[in-house]
Amino acid sequence: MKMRNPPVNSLSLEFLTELLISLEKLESDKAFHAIILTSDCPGIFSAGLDLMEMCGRDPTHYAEYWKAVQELWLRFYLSHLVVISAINGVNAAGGCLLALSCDYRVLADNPKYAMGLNETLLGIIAPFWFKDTLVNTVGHRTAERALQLGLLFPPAEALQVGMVDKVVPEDQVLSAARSELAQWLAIPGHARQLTKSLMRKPTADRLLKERDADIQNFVRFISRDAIQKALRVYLEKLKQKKT
Ligand SMILES: CCCCC/C=C\CCCC/C=C/C(=O)SCCNC(=O)CCNC(=O)[C@H](O)C(C)(C)COP(=O)(O)OP(=O)(O)OC[C@H]1O[C@@H](n2cnc3c(N)ncnc32)[C@H](O)[C@@H]1OP(=O)(O)O
Repeated sequence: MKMRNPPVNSLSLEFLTELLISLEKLESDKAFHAIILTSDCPGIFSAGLDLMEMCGRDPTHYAEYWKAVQELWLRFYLSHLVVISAINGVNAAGGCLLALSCDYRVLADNPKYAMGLNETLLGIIAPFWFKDTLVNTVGHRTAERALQLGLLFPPAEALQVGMVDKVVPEDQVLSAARSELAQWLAIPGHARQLTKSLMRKPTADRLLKERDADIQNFVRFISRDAIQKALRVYLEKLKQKKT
């Protein structure tokens, strides 16, 4: 699955919906057993959630958007398919969450390709299920520091803290993902799938039980004047970079 939403693969409502439909199609076709998730945007895996969806819109839109973000995470996190990410670019916040929801992560060795949950740098907060997904991957202490400081880890550090499983030269990222896949596909499917569910269901259940409350929290939080202002300032900084 090659993500293509130029220029930065931001996860707009439309793009989230496309990803969800593609995933559902693959999951319902018995011929498919695995996905390699990668990007078609040079140097960028994903810039995360689309800030334009969270800025200057009305509460109904925020609720619709957040429901789609929840849906995509639940679907990826609990997918019965083997999902491996071949991370071939910088990967921020919501994009990093997608990669963390995969079963295995290969990252291209380029110092520009940092990844992490950098929400605090924008003046916003990673929701509890983003946090839980990171804790499940790197452990509590590393996650606490990474989340508070909004750290984006370059490849060597991402590997060292366990945010990714392998770092390879840029031209080998897809072949490395394919080689890894062979090991996962050699395991009897039902045993692997049930084990994945055993490991992940408690984390997913937390959101499933509180989905509506989580949407309401998001809408309340993102609608605040101070948060809207912080997001506008951040977007402005991104644009000013060019001048
Ligand atoms: C108490 C209860 C709490 C409940 C929860 C509440 C809160 C909210 C949780 C929300 C969780 C949020 C998750 C997220 O994912 S937020 C997004 C975080 N993403 C980032 O910080 C990345 C921002 N982007 C960049 O750093 C760079 O763009 C880059 C990815 C490194 C690529 O750099 P470069 O190649 O130089 O491209 P440009 O910066 O020039 O960008 C090209 C155009 O794309 C626009 N852009 C970039 N990122 C985004 C984005 N995420 N959304 C929308 N648009 C984006 C950028 O402005 C440029 O636009 P222009 O061409 O019109 O100038």
